[in-house]
Amino acid sequence: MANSSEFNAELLLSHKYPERIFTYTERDAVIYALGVGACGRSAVDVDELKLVYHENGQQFVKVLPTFSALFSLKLMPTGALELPGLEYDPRLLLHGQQYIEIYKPLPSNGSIRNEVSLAGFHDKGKAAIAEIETRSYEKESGELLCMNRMTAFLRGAGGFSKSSQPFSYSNYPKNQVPAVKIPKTQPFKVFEDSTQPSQALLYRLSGDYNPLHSDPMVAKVAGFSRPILHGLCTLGFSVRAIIKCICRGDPDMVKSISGRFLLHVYPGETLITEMWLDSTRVIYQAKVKERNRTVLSGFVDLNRLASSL
Ligand SMILES: CCC/C=C/C(=O)SCCNC(=O)CCNC(=O)[C@H](O)C(C)(C)COP(=O)([O-])OP(=O)([O-])OC[C@H]1O[C@@H](n2cnc3c(N)ncnc32)[C@H](O)[C@@H]1OP(=O)([O-])[O-]
Repeated sequence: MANSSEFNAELLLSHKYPERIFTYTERDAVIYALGVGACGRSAVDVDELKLVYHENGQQFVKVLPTFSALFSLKLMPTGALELPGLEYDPRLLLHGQQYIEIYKPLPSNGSIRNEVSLAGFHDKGKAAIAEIETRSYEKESGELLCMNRMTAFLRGAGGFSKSSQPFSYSNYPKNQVPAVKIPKTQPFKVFEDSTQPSQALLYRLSGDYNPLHSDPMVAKVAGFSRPILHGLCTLGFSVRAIIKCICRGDPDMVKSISGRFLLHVYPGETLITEMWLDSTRVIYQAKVKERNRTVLSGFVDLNRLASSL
């Protein structure tokens, strides 16, 4: 547990993160789609072939909205997060939540300018929570494409507050917080998908090389029996399931995405995504079939509903 003398709030809150440029090609978008399981059940999947191939002569591949979470990857090249003013062990860092807003369909290639800032920081006693926001602009047009807010759960780094009131800072609206109430009714749709034992090894080629997902020794130090799946890979599987089952395969229908990682997933496990429709909001949760445990829950807001629903 961190102690209060090791924490410097002023240093942390005044820290300026440098702008980051993220450049990608269609090949990156396709490798990402394969990494989150696109066409994993069928290589001619009518809803997903467009994500990995120029189907029917289409000019560009379609890009999944969760691909935008990669734009800020350079922020943590080895899995550590720059948090001046706080001492913490990066090996104990877990991805806690992800919130995404999409303002324009993602292009199949491009150069993206990313403005990064600290959106929140909280003392939870046994852990600290850091929320990092990335606003991503198309470099050429200057247009705002999307916003990602990533929550890192820093195990063992809490308990640093100087007053009896736990330190808590955030600068965004409360309705963007991903805690959702899962309905008691039967889900509207359910989608089952297998991750492969090699899933994290494939997903990491999208640029997240944190050894927690590939190195057995690093995974052990972090408290796991073997390397675990990237949280964003699990989120990618669930959002892809929602696009398939509710958006009839059209990724451009997604307006915003929210997810909280509740438990780790081991590559090779089966993910069952359950979905409930509430107007244009899809509430979802993902379970690991083998352990019957919920690993992710959240919501996806859509621009509209598919006419055939
Ligand atoms: C980051 C980039 C690097 C990527 C790495 C990965 O992909 S790693 C792979 C992907 N990631 C994973 O595999 C991680 C999977 N998730 C887990 O293992 C666990 O959920 C946990 C260890 C994150 C927290 O469990 P726990 O039993 O220690 O927590 P608790 O229930 O006792 O609550 C304590 C406080 O924290 C709050 N809070 C709770 N959960 C979250 C959350 N997710 N998020 C945010 N906040 C959360 C909760 O509201 C409460 O605050 P309150 O209400 O008192 O003010």
